[in-house]
Amino acid sequence: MLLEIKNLAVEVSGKLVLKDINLSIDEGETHVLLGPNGAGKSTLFLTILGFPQYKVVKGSIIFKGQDITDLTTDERVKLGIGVSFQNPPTIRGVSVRDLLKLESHQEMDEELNPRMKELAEKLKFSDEFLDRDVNFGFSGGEVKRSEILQLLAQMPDFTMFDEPDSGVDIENVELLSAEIRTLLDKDKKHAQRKRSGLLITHLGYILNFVEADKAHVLMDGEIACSGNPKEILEDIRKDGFKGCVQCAQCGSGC
Ligand SMILES: Nc1ncnc2c1ncn2[C@@H]1O[C@H](COP(=O)(O)OP(=O)(O)OP(=O)(O)O)[C@@H](O)[C@H]1O
Repeated sequence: MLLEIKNLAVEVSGKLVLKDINLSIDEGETHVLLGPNGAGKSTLFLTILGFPQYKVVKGSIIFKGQDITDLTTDERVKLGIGVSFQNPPTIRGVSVRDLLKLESHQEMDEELNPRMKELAEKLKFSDEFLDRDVNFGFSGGEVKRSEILQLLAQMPDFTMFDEPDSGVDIENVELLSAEIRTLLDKDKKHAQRKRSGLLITHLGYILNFVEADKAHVLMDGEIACSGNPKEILEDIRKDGFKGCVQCAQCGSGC
């Protein structure tokens, strides 16, 4: 198992946001996290990434067989965990180009390597754009494309995507999806996939381009049900999230 979350409870600013999360993601698998606003989806991501304000009060996070619950964010990133944020911070004084060099382990005085140059062009970033401060004055679509470009520099073994399709036009969703597929080894045969991921989506539009193996519905800090992504989305479209509460209360037989 690549990632195992066991009985995880998390407090943020003294509030218990995640209550008892159990989740396992195998090598080569892509899972989806669904759930109403405020259920705790982003909190789960930031806890996996090890942000200090997300306090684990119970349970553990195991990655590649190692207990990472007490590791720093930096240590987790080095182990191969990456994230594309919903609203990433602006970094004044640091250009996209410099951040890409840092993430792809290049020296600052070197030219950006040809692979990254090619990827930047593919994601529609001009040479001048790469000299802009990270996320400063970027449009919504530019922020999302820049997040994916940075992940391509890192090529993490496990990547979390927080609503990669929100606020993105159809052409950009297609462009981003192609690179998300690369990050998740989607263009390889199932048995040959090594990279894994967890995607937050509200409307499920991205799943038309990036297929997922399993979906989980997070409700009020707990996973209410798990199963086939298309079926679960269809159920939510028909009955809303209340159907997931019933599913959690009496199992799939009700
Ligand atoms: N730093 C914080 N301080 C106080 N409360 C917080 C903090 N971060 C998250 N919360 C609370 O935790 C709950 C879960 O928030 P979270 O952002 O994880 O939900 P979400 O499922 O990602 O929601 P959405 O779908 O709206 O993005 C919310 O009630 C939120 O207000």
